[in-house]
Amino acid sequence: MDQNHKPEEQSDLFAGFREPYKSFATDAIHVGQEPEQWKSMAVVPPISLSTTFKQFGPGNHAGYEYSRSGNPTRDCLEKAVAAVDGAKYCIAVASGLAATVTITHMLKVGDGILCMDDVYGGTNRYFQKIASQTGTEVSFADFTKPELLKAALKPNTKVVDIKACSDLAHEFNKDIVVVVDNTFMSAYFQRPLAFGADICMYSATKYMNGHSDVVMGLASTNRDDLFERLSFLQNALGCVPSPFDCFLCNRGLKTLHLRMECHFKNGMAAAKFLEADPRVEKVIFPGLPSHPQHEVMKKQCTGCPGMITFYIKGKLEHASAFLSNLKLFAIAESLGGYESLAEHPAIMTHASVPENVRTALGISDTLIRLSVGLENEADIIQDLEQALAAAHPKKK
Ligand SMILES: Cc1ncc(COP(=O)(O)O)c(C=O)c1O
Ligand SMILES: N[C@@H](CC[Se]C[C@H](N)C(=O)O)C(=O)O
Repeated sequence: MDQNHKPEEQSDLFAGFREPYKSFATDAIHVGQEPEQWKSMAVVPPISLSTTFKQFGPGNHAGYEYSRSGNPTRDCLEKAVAAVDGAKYCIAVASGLAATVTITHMLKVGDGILCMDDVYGGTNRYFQKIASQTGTEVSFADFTKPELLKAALKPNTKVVDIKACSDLAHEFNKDIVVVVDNTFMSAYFQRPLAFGADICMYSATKYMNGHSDVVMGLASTNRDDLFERLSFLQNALGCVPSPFDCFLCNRGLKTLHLRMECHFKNGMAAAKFLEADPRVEKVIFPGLPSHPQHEVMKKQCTGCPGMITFYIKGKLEHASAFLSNLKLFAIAESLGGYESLAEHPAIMTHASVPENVRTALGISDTLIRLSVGLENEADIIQDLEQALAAAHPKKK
């Protein structure tokens, strides 16, 4: 944590949130990493680049046959992620979207997906432009209001996308597979499987790896039947990550708990600063009491990540001026890395969402998204302050 961070402030920050999951850090650091599994007794899992593995005789092998089907470095990562998700199993795939695609391949023609309306733009694009063209019925609803979810459930609904609705979905039909995209929360702040979800998936490109140097997806489950199908699809579709990326993500996971706590601290400081600023119209940060799901978050999560959206006063030109004048924050897509990033969702990450849907979701010209990183808190605030001043210069 920040050197200037006092323990009392730390406990205030987490007041009312769930307790961290027991032995989270120990599991992230040790599960699946046992040196005894290697002849060399390597403490850090080696990067196993071999694409193929020698067999004692045809079909008689030491657990690996071909690297798409199974890889020792990937195994280490999958075991560690399963442990931090409170899951029995995990599969690693080539990207977050590959995780969505792989999960969607569990469906048959005619099955339905009911998805949270406010999802990542690329998930919306995949469901609307690809999955719905190949025989899957896709609809969207606002799951923050359970009555809207209930009204939208259909007999053919097989996949929904939010944890808070697991009970409702399973009551409607126990065969519905509830999938939570836990990318923004990370395993440290939210364990969807503990709340009844069937699959917890990630774009590991974000917080789980946390260093903005790997594109990867993960999906965890406790259900034997779902794991059997997912691992079949992992091999049969072939969207696998490279061993080198598995090594990096496995390494990133070891500091997830430390990173998330600092993201929360810095995010809260930035959100409070923005909320008090007259040049800002509105701040959306679930760690603040002003957020409509603040109480739900405290009940279900162990903390809040560093993702903030806010509306700057004015028009597109003010949002553009703010973004162009940032010095510490880079204008870039993506999130969850150690470095602070800022972006304009309507022009960047959510450009693929149809304009009328963007308008309905409030993704307007003045909406700005921040991924608050791990830099010093004072430097982050100073950068926001000077960029707001540049966007709204004082009249002389
Ligand atoms: C919430 C969320 N889910 C899924 C994805 C897709 O992940 P990836 O870029 O790793 O394919 C992203 C970002 O791209 C995301 O932000
Ligand atoms: N999930 C990331 C990635 C953003 Se969009 C990437 C690309 N332009 C696309 O359209 O697929 C985020 O920043 O939210």
